Amino acid sequence: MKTFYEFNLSHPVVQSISSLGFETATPIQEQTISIALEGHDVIGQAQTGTGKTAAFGIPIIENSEADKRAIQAVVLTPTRELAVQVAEELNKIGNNKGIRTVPIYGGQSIDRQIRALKNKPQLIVATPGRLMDHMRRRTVRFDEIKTVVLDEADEMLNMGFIEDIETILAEMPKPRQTLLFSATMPNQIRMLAEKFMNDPKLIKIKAKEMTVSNIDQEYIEVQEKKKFDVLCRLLDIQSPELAIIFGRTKKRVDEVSEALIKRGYFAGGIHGDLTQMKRDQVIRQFKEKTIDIMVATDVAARGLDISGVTHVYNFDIPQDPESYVHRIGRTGRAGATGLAITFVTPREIDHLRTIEKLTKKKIAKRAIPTYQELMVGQRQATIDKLVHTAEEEDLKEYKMAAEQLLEDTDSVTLLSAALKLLTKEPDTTPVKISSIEPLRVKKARKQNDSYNRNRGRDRMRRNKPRGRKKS
Ligand SMILES: Nc1ncnc2c1ncn2[C@@H]1O[C@H](COP(=O)(O)OP(=O)(O)OP(=O)(O)O)[C@@H](O)[C@H]1O
Ligand SMILES: [Mg+2]
Repeated sequence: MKTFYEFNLSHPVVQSISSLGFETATPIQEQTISIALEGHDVIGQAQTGTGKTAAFGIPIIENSEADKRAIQAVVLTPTRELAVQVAEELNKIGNNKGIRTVPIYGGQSIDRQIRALKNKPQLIVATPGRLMDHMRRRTVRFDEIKTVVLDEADEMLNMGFIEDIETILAEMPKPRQTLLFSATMPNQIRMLAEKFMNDPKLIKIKAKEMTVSNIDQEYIEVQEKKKFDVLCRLLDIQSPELAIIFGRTKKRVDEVSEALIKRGYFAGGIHGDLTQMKRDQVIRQFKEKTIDIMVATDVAARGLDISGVTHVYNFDIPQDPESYVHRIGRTGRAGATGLAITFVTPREIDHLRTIEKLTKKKIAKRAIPTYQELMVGQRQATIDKLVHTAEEEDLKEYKMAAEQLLEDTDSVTLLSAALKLLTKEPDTTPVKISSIEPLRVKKARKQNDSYNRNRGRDRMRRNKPRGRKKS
């Protein structure tokens, strides 16, 4: 493993990296950084959560000049949240060197962005639709651009951004460097690379499996109607620190998050039909742990890097196996451990097998937790709380009452009563979750048939079935 001192990076960049707490480079970083620094085009593929952002971020920052007040690299990302997150990380890496990054995305006031662009940042991170807007208004200039990065390239194609991306790439100066990253690499990407890249070096981090080994993967066979109660049971038994629950549709996400709130959980939903303000709010609350459950559609959580996500629950099995890889990859990041549990209705078992085939990893079957297991879990949670309170809290005001109680009743009986009162009975508040159809087995499709591939899939701000999307 290489430390960041071994790349011959300039001092301010090494310093920023070390204040981020990174010591050794991850495999994708180790291979990408030197090759990208030499100016080569790179196609980078590595598992989720293994540091692809810094893999392209470090070389573009190293290759940028702080005293040149012009955009020197553009990073394209599929969603607004990702644009914000990637810009934050680039700002951290570029901080000491004086390299500034501005995120450019739909849903935010364009005037504010125009002002930010007038300040001449060296880097921008943009969603394709909004960048096109700025190009039309001539509020962004590309003449000094040396590098273009496509992050989550496969998802941008899935979302129908292909024409935008081609337009943007065609506007970029030549020669330039193009870096393309994704955790999965469908054929369409190879076609894009062929058209727009210059002798790209393929850096594929060889892993036996597509998913990182620190994520435990399980599935539960459960009928559609029972999913929600099983979910609540799991949440009560496992009390995840931070959990993301994936639903198939926006409506589903709304219903599940509302139902969870009704039953007393701290949950929030995120999908592409919510306002940007609402989406930002839910992500902020989740990061601050004011809520510990985020319910999301596929695209809403693409690439999101939130530390401390311990559990991923697939309330609905994902439409395609690649989504599975991305969904469960929201946990087990940067070497942490995580648990991913997928609900599969009896008619969807074939889809699970397709996922196993792609990831080359067996997903273990778990039984629906019984009422007994639930109560054991609940009791244990109560005991933990009680012991914690006994150790940590000031109990002076209660001691007199306790001593009086002990005069008439023995301590074991009293404590048992306290445990009984404190143990949460399963909440059976009625909730409404509309049933959805099981996934149908898809007929074999052409590799590059991106339209069929994505029909019915949730997309951020997808307004028209085809063509340009706002972003
Ligand atoms: N060298 C490193 N040492 C320690 N932590 C790192 C290192 N590089 C990156 N990280 C951290 O690992 C986490 C995941 O990184 P990142 O979001 O770049 O992953 P990714 O490969 O882009 O994942 P995804 O495929 O889900 O988009 C981040 O929190 C990042 O700060
Ligand atoms: Mg990423």
